Amino acid sequence: MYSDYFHPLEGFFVSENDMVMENIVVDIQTIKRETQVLYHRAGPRSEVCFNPDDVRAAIVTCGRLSPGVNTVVRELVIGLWSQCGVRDIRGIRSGYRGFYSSDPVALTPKLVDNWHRTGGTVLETSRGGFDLQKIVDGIEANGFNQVYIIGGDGTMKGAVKVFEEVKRRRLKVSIVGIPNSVDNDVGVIDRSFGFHTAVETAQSAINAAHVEAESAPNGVGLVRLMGRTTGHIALNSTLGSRDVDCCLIPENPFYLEGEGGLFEFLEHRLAENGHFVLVVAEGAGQELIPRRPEDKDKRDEYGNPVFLDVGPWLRDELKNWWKKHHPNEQFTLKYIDPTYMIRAVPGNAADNIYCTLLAHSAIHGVMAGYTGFAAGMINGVYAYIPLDRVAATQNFVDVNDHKWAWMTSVTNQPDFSCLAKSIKEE
Ligand SMILES: Nc1ncnc2c1ncn2[C@@H]1O[C@H](COP(=O)(O)OP(=O)(O)OP(=O)(O)O)[C@@H](O)[C@H]1O
Ligand SMILES: O=P(O)(O)OC[C@H]1O[C@](O)(CO)[C@@H](O)[C@@H]1O
Repeated sequence: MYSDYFHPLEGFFVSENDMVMENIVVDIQTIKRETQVLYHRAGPRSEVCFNPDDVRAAIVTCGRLSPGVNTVVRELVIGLWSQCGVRDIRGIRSGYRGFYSSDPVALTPKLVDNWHRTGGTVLETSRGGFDLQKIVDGIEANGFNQVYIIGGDGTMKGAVKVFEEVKRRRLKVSIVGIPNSVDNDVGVIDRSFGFHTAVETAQSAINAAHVEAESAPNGVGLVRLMGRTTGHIALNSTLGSRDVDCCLIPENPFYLEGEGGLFEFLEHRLAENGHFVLVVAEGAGQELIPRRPEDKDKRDEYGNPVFLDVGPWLRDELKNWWKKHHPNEQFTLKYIDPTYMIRAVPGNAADNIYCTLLAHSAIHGVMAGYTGFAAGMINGVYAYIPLDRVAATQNFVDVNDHKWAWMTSVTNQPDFSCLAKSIKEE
């Protein structure tokens, strides 16, 4: 128990760790080693900081959804309450703007008991609304001294700014991030929670595509999966399924026509097997889809690039190509886009365990007096990582590593290397 101890936050980091935190700057590998050190150092110190009677904790969910968000909130509440004896825990509604636009909700173990069974976020989330001064004013006005922030890379960037502002105002408030992204695109950490659930849920879409494709002469099943900048869901879903003939992701540019292209491979596979299952991540092929010049650098209201829908485009390209080259042969293409069905589900067992451990890891770090860190797993170790390091990096699929090689050996798909070569030469 964290009882009978004085208030911890004399500084922002406890002195012996200041040095360690300051030294973590070089590269991800260094971070990986150093953060493990940090974690182990935090262990023995975790009984010396917050007095539970002094804690007023806030929990907020920002950015897009991910399976398991509610589990993290539930476990934060139950962990703080049952393990640490904290009784003042508040939920912030609708993301960052909730710090200044609505009253916090009192959270108790009884209230959150069933939350892990629900997809989405009970606390609600919204994008935008990041008004730094108003947010920190809200933290101050409510007397929060522990703030748990759950969200993706944008959320973590916001958390860094909140942390800096809290520090500037010399407030004794711990800021901790728990990164999530269904796409698994948050850098440094081994994986984001919700990702395994997404991969598992995608299996039913791939199975359906396979059944439909197998049940028709020259049948094609096309599944579009999430992943704007990274293809982790598509890659892992392909590996998990084994029924996929080709997987297209943003990190591996592809082309349609000519030798070594997608159409040639499709033709070959249909002749060989009579059916073809294609998985495409939504960020793949963006450079191939016709786009008006004025739309080229278009950004949404949050500054993200606007993506064109690769699914219907690819469906039409495949159909038109077949019609042109095989006018008298049957062809059936079924297109499946399970996007929100994959994201809007509760975490599966593996993710729920992960969410629980992340929440507890965050609590232990905060109760021990750490701040400005994210809780995440690195090389299988639960670590405390400086927030700005997590916010500054992205996790892409490495097409030179064994997982990609394994996938291409399972599917035997083209490596589109002519294109890769010509891009390199440019
Ligand atoms: N650079 C930034 N600085 C401060 N706040 C930011 C920044 N980027 C995003 N935010 C804020 O963080 C919140 C969530 O960000 P965003 O909408 O980009 O989602 P996310 O957390 O990246 O999740 P996902 O990757 O699933 O979309 C928004 O309220 C946004 O205002
Ligand atoms: O339609 P929304 O809510 O903007 O979310 C779509 C995006 O969210 C993500 O799933 C990330 O959470 C992306 O893969 C996808 O592009």
